[in-house]
Amino acid sequence: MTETVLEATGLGKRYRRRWALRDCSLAVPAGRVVALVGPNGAGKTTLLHLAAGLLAPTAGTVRVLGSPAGHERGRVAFLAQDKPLYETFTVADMLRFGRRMNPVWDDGFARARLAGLDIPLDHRTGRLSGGQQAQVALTVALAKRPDLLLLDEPMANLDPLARHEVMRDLMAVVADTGLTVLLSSHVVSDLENTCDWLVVVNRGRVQVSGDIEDLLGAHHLLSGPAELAGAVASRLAVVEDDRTDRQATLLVRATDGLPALDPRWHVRPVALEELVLSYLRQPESAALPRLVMAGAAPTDPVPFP
Ligand SMILES: Nc1ncnc2c1ncn2[C@@H]1O[C@H](COP(=O)(O)OP(=O)(O)OP(=O)(O)O)[C@@H](O)[C@H]1O
Repeated sequence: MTETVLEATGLGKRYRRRWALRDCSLAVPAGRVVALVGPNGAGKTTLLHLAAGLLAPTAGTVRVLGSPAGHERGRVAFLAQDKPLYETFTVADMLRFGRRMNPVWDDGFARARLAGLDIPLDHRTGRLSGGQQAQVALTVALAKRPDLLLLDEPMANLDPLARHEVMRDLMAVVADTGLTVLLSSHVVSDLENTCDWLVVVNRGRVQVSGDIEDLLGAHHLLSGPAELAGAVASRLAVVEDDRTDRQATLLVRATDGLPALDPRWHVRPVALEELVLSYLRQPESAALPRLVMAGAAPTDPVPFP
């Protein structure tokens, strides 16, 4: 049985008259590493805060580990965008603080991890490099031994090498423990080889949610004569249609496999970044599996075709 770790149904959050997140329905299975991507102001942080139980929904529900967010039976660790380190604390102080604040705390793990990263315990966190600060904050979050780890742009301000190291270390922990990770980022290429589930948020709406391999398998880029485009659009879901007078480039979604097409079409697979960018450029397009929540009717205004 696949346990659902995070389940949102019609979830929305409004600040005054403006919706930061609206009509969000998704379900993330356990053990996944979820890439939460979207442009600035899309609603990523809002979704993470709702999942962490730090914000109350204006509409709908969000359940985490089987209970309403904030009341879950398992453990959730949330690492905020501005790293929650006290700059005057030494690294050792941060560990002591973590031990005192958390009913479950794996001090041996934290110390071993920091030693492996050559991060001295007696240094003030404010004096560490951005990469080291990110690693300390991640260590504190992981030492809580969470079932779900929520990371809001953990790699912001890190150089490419440090980003790679943080992701590699995170993946090692995931492989060891099987925890579920939901991490937001602007940099899709950082997530390409590490995440296996994609959630795209755009203008407060969830546009895409699904297994990355399935999504890449279901999408294709077709290029060919513009006069053939209409026939394709009548048979397949066209996510993006980029046309000149003579040439058309279509990103199509064919969940049940690509049907036989006119041989003048050139077909190639799509890369993750291309897929994300296409959806972001086309806010009206969506790829959301039909969600069937426990005890509820199927809810999804925009199912897979
Ligand atoms: N406390 C708040 N009060 C009013 N509006 C807010 C508040 N927090 C967020 N918003 C608004 O909600 C929308 C979504 O913001 P959110 O921070 O969730 O986006 P984001 O995708 O995390 O953006 P970024 O990538 O820039 O961090 C934005 O329009 C933002 O201005």
